[in-house]
Parts: sequence; C-alpha cells; structure tokens
Amino acid sequence: MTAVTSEAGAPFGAAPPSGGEAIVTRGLTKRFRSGQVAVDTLDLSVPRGSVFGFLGPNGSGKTTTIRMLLGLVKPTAGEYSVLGLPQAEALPRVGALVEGPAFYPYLSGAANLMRFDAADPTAPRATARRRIAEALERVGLSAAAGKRYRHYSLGMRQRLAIAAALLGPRELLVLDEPTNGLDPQGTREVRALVKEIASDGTTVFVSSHLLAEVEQMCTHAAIMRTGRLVAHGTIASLSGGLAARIRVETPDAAGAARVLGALGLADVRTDEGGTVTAELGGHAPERLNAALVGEEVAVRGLAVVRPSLEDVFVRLTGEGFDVDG
Ligand SMILES: Nc1ncnc2c1ncn2[C@@H]1O[C@H](COP(=O)(O)OP(=O)(O)OP(=O)(O)O)[C@@H](O)[C@H]1O
Repeated sequence: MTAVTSEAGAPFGAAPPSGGEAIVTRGLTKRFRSGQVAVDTLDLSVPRGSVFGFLGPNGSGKTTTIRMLLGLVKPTAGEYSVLGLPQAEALPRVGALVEGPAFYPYLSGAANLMRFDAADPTAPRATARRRIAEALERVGLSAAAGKRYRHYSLGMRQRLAIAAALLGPRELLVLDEPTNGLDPQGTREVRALVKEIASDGTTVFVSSHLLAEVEQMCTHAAIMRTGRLVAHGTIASLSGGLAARIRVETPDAAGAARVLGALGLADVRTDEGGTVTAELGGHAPERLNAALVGEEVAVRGLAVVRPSLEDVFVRLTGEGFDVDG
C-alpha cells in the first residue's frame, strides 16, 4: 500500500492487499487548503476484472479520488493500493483518461498518438508503431487512423483518447466521466468500447454521474455523496437490497388496492395517474393477476418493477440523485 501519514501522525499500515483487488483504499481523505473535504475516509475495494462504476453527483469527490490513485494529488490521510504494487511499478500498468489529452486538429489520429507516445519517457520507442496500431485497433479506429482529428466525430475523438490510455499493456483502465459532453451516438460507442475492453480481463474503473449508465455498463459500483461512500457492491446486490414491486395499470385503482391489500402485499400505493403499486414480496405475479381478474378488477397492464440504483441512492440518502449537478 502507498501509506500516507495519517492526520494523527502515525503511518497507516503498509501490509500488501490480498491480490484479488485492483484498487483498495482505506480511510482515504483529501482536505484542500480551503478546508473543503473533497474525499472523506473512503474505503473502497475494486475487484480485478470488474467494470467498476464510481458513481456520484457532480462535486461528490470522484475526480479527486482518481487523482489521488494516480499520484496526481497527495492525500491528507489514509492509504491506497493500485494493483497491489508500489506506485512506481503500478502506474505503467494503468491507463488513465482523466482530462482528455489535447490532440492536434490537423494531425491524423495515428500521428497524434505518435506525438502523445513520444512525450512519455517510459514508453519504448522501438515498439511505438506497433503499440499505436494495436491501440487504434482496440478502439476500432484502424480504418480512420490516417484521417485528421478535426474530421473525427465526438465518439471517435473520445475513442482516440482511450486509445492514448491503451498504448501499453494495461491491467487497469481508469476513465473519469468518459461520456461527458458526448452526443448519444458517441456515448453508445464509448459504452460499447468499455465493455469490449473489459471482456479480455482488464479492470475498468469508470466514474460517472449517470446512474443508468453505470447500471448498463458496470458489474460493480460505489456511490459517493459529498465525499463519502454511501453504498458499495455488485450492481445486483446494490439494487437487490430493495424490494421489487408489482405495478398494476387499471381503471379500478381502488379495487386493485383492496385486492392487493387483502392478499397481504405490503406498502400498497396508488399514484395520481391511478396506477397501483405494492411490494411484491414472495407473491407470484401471475397469481396476483388471476386474483385481480377473479375479483373483477380490470387489468390493463401488470409489471414487476425491480429497483434501480436511483432508488438505492434515494433510500440511502433521502435525496434525489442530482443528475445535472
Ligand atoms: N483544487 C481544489 N481546491 C479546492 N477544492 C477543490 C479542488 N478540487 C476539487 N475541489 C472541491 O472538492 C469537491 C469534490 O470535487 P471533485 O472534482 O473531486 O468531484 P467530482 O465528483 O469529480 O465532480 P465533477 O464530476 O464535477 O468533477 C468539490 O466541492 C470541489 O469544488
């Protein structure tokens, strides 16, 4: 672990992590000179091979955490480990996209990567062409390698930035809000690329303020709010912590609510549009449908609604997830 002297002055333990984790943090904290605590005693475990969504509204401390993990910002307290290695050994195995690299508009994608690679003193010159061709191939830009950057679409530009993070063999890819500012097509391209990169075993740690994006793209997530972790786990376990609900569309909301209540379903609610919902519990939806129809309640639609990460956030914090910051 990269141990950081704690605020109390004692060095945090330097024991290596188990090896199954790509990133571990313990009590990681960053207080800026302004007094602002951007990251507050963060305990994070990112399993190797996961696509890990680091989720939180704007300003919740995601970028500051990433910058600490990459050695760009010094933590105030706590410790962290990346790939279970000392920082100097870990960083060459980590590809990162934090602030998009500045590319030259009149140069081609390949020429831009050549310049970018040349600026990295640790990159072996002799293999530059091969590594660049491989990175372009990996992000699906081989055919556009010779095209000028200024003619690239937004999605292609971001894929080139990801290619720049893949110019060496990487065990971990860290992407800070990679779909920010993209159009819908570019967003789709980048999401597909993240899944593709992860499919060969590379761990991907990706920050986002978009709940649905993390739900679609990630296997695991940590949810941040004002510098603190509010939830952490597999996507299934995070949303599995909340009960699924049954949702009944009917012209007879009062009748449906009565039948569901009589069957023992908990938390029966009728919304303003007349839709009735209740906690499903152990009930079989088809039996509920039969019971409603048997009681002459007309059913226009019946669905089981699984809780989303947004429901988890609202339940844990009592607040809506402020998507736009
Ligand atoms: N250099 C700095 N000095 C003082 N405060 C800072 C600094 N950098 C970030 N902050 C503050 O720390 C908090 C967390 O910021 P951070 O950028 O880590 O959040 P974030 O979740 O990445 O949000 P965003 O997606 O908007 O970047 C914010 O309140 C921010 O204003």
